[in-house]
Amino acid sequence: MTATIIDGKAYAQGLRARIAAAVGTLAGQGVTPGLAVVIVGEDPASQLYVKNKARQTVEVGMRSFEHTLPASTSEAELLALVATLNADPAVDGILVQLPLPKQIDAQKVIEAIDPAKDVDGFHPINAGRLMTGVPGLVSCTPLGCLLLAQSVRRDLSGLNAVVVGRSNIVGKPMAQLLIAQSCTVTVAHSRTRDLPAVCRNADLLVAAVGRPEMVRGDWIKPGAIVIDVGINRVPNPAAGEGKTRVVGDVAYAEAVKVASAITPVPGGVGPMTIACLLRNTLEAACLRRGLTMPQVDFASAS
Ligand SMILES: Nc1nc2c(c(=O)[nH]1)N[C@@H](CN(C=O)c1ccc(C(=O)N[C@@H](CCC(=O)O)C(=O)O)cc1)CN2
Repeated sequence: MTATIIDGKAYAQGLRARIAAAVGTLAGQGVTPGLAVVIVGEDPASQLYVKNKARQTVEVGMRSFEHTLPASTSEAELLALVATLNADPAVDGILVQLPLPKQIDAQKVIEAIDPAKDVDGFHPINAGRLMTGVPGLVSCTPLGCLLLAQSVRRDLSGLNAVVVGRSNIVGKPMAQLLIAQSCTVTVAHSRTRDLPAVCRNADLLVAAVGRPEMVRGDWIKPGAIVIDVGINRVPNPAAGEGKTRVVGDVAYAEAVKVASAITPVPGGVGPMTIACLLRNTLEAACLRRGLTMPQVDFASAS
């Protein structure tokens, strides 16, 4: 078997086009959603993601507010900026790029963001809403993973889903989203006994461990849907000294021969993270103003 390659880049592009159309509808009502992105420090990967977020925000017709703070920024200074953004009526969504420098408690910052502007869906209020089935802002990466899985199989109900990774940002919300789709969900992690055997039980496998190519081809049930969240930079000596390449948490060349469908890295889940962020910003802009969210078709695969 050779798996269908789930093209996250194309899906995200289509989704952004539909978001842009919805933003156009809102503009007719005099509303332009605004997204504030805060970056602290000079991590090159974070700088790239923030640059892409700002560009794509403007491309869909929203306002982008970028705040670049030095790596020496104190927790109090960052919290003060968050308070200013909470109070700014032009800002509908606030995202503080992670990771943060070690002098700053990320959880404290997440909890300082107004839940109505928490377009990352990381605030405990939004996480709790997801857990209890109440509408709220949902973390972008898990939402993107769900949309990609549904692009190859609309109805996931009854599937055995295994999520490898238990982070607050991906693993836990992913599990909640899949429970809401009536999957039978197992959350596996570094202490899980016989992880390969657990993974082999998965009709739908989501790998979010942050370990390059940890999930091998023989861990995968023939015909499974595989969603790879990992973005790991590894040395690429073939391209020259000091060069790197990006690989996922799944050994792609092996897995593609066993799965029925798989997301590549790059070009799978990553682009969906930003598209879902824009979708959340649109939703936050509507909810804050008591407006009906313009219809955005999330099910179209492109
Ligand atoms: N506040 C947040 N911080 C971080 C999040 C997040 O959702 N909210 N997620 C990641 C980084 N991230 C978005 O912020 C992100 C990661 C990767 C991609 C992406 O498109 N990746 C490309 C590959 C890019 C590369 O070569 O490095 C792909 O997969 O095709 C987009 C967004 C951590 N921080």
